[in-house]
Amino acid sequence: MQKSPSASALGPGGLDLSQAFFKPIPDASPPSTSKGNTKISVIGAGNVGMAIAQTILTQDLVDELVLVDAKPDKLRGEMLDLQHAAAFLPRTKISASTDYSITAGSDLCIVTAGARQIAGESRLNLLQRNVALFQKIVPPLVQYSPDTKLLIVSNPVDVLTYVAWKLSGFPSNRVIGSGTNLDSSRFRFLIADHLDVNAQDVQAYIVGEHGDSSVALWSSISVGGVPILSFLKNQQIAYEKETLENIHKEVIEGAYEVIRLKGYTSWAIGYSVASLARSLLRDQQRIHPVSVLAKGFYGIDGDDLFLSLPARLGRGGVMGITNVHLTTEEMRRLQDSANTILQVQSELGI
Ligand SMILES: NC(=O)C1=CN([C@@H]2O[C@H](COP(=O)(O)OP(=O)(O)OC[C@H]3O[C@@H](n4cnc5c(N)ncnc54)[C@H](O)[C@@H]3O)[C@@H](O)[C@H]2O)C=CC1
Ligand SMILES: CC(=O)C(=O)O
Repeated sequence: MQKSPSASALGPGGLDLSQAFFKPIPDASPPSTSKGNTKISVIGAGNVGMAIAQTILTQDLVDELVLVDAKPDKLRGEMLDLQHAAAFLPRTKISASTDYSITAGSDLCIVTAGARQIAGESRLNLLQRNVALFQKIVPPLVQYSPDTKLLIVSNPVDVLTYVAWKLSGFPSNRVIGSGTNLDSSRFRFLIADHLDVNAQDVQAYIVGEHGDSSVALWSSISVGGVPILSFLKNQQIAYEKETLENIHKEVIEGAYEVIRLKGYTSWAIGYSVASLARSLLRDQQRIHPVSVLAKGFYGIDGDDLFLSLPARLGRGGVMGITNVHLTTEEMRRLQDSANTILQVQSELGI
């Protein structure tokens, strides 16, 4: 029987508000109806892969967690170390192998394998090394889990998400990059710190490239439901544009600083990706800024490219892109960010 739209989805005059709020994904495949055991495979058991694995375990997100890495001893060591925590964790089957057949039937494959930046190095510099790895990693994931969703974390994440999409042949709603979900968390932390409020009450998005050309959407920031820029204007509180730019600069510099201090970033990306896994596997329909096929949204036309936009995530993957109002300047910066990604992508020859 055809399901009628819920009353709450209908606005005045029978308008379907959900349709107005989100633009649909053109090539979306229907969500898997499987409600059985949930299985996540994490490819790459390094700093990032293990931070993600441990956050997923503590948050009780899956029945089965699989680790894959190219280094068998390191992999077995990490698996045993997590298994030895069984008495303190929700029951989860943890296994590991260098053989991709272990990933068969995964609901979600999270790819973190690959080279990482050294201090001062840009994410975009990692491209050629990590594309070569993806050519070995993506085909077996697709072979063993043809219905899975791919969640890419390795850098440069936007271009590698495009590479994974091309290599997989999946519809774009099932290929997602962790994108600026992490940058937005850094942004929310800094704004919360300035205002002395809880970061969870700050609604703020960074979009575009996960990297130096990212775009802060100042015009849509709200704290506890109060739109910040119009509040400052209404209260005639003067603020320097430079102050805002400095907060965004601090977001961009944040990763470089952590890498300079401890060699890599791990905890925040672990929580960021676990939040995405929850929305995807538990069908939360939450809105996250993640790397998606951007063609056709926000005036980005022409070539296929992935960059972060606020996207609604559920069991089917990307369910729609939010229609946030962008100022002319934000639109221009988003286009510049898209051009930065396209320039790097043009070197790929894929
Ligand atoms: N998107 C984001 O927000 C973030 C992305 N990253 C990126 O995540 C990636 C991983 O970073 P880390 O974990 O710190 O590096 P890491 O060096 O600690 O770990 C990388 C792992 O990949 C494994 N690996 C290499 N080739 C493989 C293959 N063919 N198959 C399976 N595993 C393979 C290595 O053995 C190693 O264990 C980097 O590209 C880094 O830039 C890191 C933080 C945030
Ligand atoms: C390394 C990286 O991409 C980050 O922490 O943002």
